[in-house]
This record gives sequence, C-alpha cells and structure tokens, in this order.
Amino acid sequence: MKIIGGRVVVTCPGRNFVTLKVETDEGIYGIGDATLNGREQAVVAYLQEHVIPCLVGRDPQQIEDAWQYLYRGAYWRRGPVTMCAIAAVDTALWDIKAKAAGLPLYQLLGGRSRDGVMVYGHANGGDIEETADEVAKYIALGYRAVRAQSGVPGLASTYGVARDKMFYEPADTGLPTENIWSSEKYLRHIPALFDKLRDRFGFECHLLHDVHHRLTPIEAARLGKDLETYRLFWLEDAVTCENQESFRLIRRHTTTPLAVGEVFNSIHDCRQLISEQLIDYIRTSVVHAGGITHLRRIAALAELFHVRTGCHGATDLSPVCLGAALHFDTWVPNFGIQEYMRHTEATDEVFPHSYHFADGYLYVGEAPGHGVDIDETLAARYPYRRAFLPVNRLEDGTMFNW
Ligand SMILES: O=C(O)C(=O)C[C@H](O)[C@H](O)CO
Ligand SMILES: [Mg+2]
Repeated sequence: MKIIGGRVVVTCPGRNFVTLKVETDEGIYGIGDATLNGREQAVVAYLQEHVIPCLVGRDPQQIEDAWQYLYRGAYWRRGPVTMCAIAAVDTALWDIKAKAAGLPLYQLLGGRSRDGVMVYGHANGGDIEETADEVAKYIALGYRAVRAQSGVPGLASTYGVARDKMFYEPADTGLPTENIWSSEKYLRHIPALFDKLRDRFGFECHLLHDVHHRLTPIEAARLGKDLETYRLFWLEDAVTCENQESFRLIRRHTTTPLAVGEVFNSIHDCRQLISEQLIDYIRTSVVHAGGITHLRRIAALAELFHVRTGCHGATDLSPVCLGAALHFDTWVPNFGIQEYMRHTEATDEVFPHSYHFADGYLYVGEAPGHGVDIDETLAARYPYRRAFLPVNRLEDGTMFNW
C-alpha cells in the first residue's frame, strides 16, 4: 500500500477544526485531528508545506518510521505546532492500519482492558448555587464524574464559566478578549464551592476542578490542603508547568490528587513529574502530544510510577481526536478518566462517529479504524473563522496566565 496524497480540511461548525485526510492507492483513507485552538492556520501551513509532500509514496503501514521521520527529520523538535501535525499523520495512519486489518483500532493496541471509558463533564455557573444546579444536571444525565467551575465574586468573568452551559467554548472571533484575575479572590471562594457540592450531592460522584495554570506553588499547596476534606478526584493545572520541580512543593503539602499536561506535547514535558511521582494523572492528548504512538509511550512511563491517564477532551479537540482517544482509553492499562465536553450537533454531523455515551461511560464502536469520519461536503459549508483564546490580566493591569 502507498500514500498517494494528503489533504487538510478546515471547517467551522461553531468552532474551527483542522483535519488531515491521508489517501492510499488501495482506496483506504485515514483521518487525524490537527486542531490547535487559536493557532489553527499555523498547523495547516506546517502540514501543507512541510509534512504532506514527505508522505506521498510512503507505505502507510510503517507508522513508527513515519513518526520518527517527521520528529527527527525536522531537526527542530517538539512544540505544539509540530506535534499537532505529527499527531494528525499518526492518527490517520493508525486509522488506515486498522481499516486495512478490518479491526477497531483498540485491537491493534492490545485489545480491551475495560468495557467502557469513564468520562467527566463540565458543570459551571456564575455562582455556587448555579454551579450546583449544573452539577445536578450532569448527575441526572448519568455522569459519575463532574468538573465544577464557578464565577468568583468581584471578578467579571472567570475561566470555565460558559455562556452556553453544555458547550463551553472559550475562543472568540475578533482580537483576544481580556479577562481580569485575582488569585486572592479565587482562593477565598473555591473551598465554599466544594463545601456546597459535597453537602448537596454527598461523596458518590467524583468531583474535579481546573485551576487553569493560575496559582503559585505555595498558593496551590494551600488550595490543595483546603480542599482535602472534599476528596476531589483531581485538582488540575494548579500552576504553569514550565518548571516541573514546582510540583514538589505542592506535593509536600497536600494529598489532593494532582493532574496536569493538557498543554504538554512531549514525554520530556512530564518525565520528571512522572518519575518523581509529583502528579497522579497525566492529561496529554492524542492531538497535542504527537498521536497515539507518542501518547502510549507517555502512558507506559506513567504506569511505572502509578500515574494514571486523564486525556484532555475539551470541545476544541475534534470528534476525530476523541474517537482515537477512546480506543487508546479502552486499551491503556493505567487508565484514569477521559474528559468529555459534548460537541454541538453541527459538529457531530460533520464528523459522523461510532462512539456513544451511556451511564457515565463512553463506548467505542466496533467499526474498523478509529470509527470517526468527516463529511467533506458538509464541512465546506462552514468556512474558517479566525478566533483567539482570551488573555488574562491581574487587577492592576499586569499580563498573567489565562
Ligand atoms: O478542558 C480543559 O481542562 C481545559 O482547560 C480547556 C482549555 O482551556 C481549552 O482546551 C483551550 O483550548
Ligand atoms: Mg484544563
């Protein structure tokens, strides 16, 4: 079998998605997600100009060789743009391999380790009461795990609090929206949120929370301590992670489980975090961490150190990424949880798929490949719209982390 071409499809059924389609001389094609929220066209250019020309004529079955060729062969290693592009190729090639074998992808990875994949949804509200009501809705839908985010008194807007509750989308068209942040106000507020949630819902449902990279290590340590009695499933992205050692300080002070890694794109971003057991869950995703080939290397390292997986799965990761992630999750021995923010109906129509949700779990289908396709005619009806993630400033105007 030979690759005869590759095409990048950009579509915006409510938000932008970048999809790579790799075609072979045997009529089998594979698709991979290449969406990098707010920087979509950088990956498109990288794929079209620097990657696709190198794929033509290659045997699509030699996935490892293609991965190494694109990673080592670029000389310039890692980074989100490069690794998203490699991920898209890798996912498409796994899709082709599984279709050629007539098997669902998880069978090629080693088969099933579980029946279904436990997922968590995103509940959020302007205040504690509204967030609690949203958590109730997720529990009523059958979710066993819910992430809870609430508006903070005194701050006009807060990360994770959506206009459209079920379909959170932080990217906006136009130039980046500016948010204002105060760690002090946030730290005073969040323990009260979880106090309310445990009081109302008890301890049966898993609760999660995302700090979104906004605290210093000592602040994060204090928050972890304050939340201990509420038994969170995890506290996510407590600090920015350029400095992996900063997690040592948090770890020393709290038993609240820690998750990090949605912005990581390589095993080198989390090697110390994992090998020193500074985290409990690694959040790397198929699309942002070099595809299934690289993600399973990260998972294998994590397994040695009792770290479990918790793949990023916000709405900016397309159904193609989610489909591939579910095959990975169905196989990976050290699975923890999968994030699942529902895509809109329009998105689901553009990307027909064979996975389904029931009783708090997502289930992969048995279709050969990763089970997600793209309807290109429909995709063409939704042209690309430039969009940016927000930026964040402290109350005195200082640029901060969003
Ligand atoms: O889903 C999460 O945990 C996020 O933090 C979502 C991110 O803000 C989002 O994917 C950015 O594009
Ligand atoms: Mg997050």
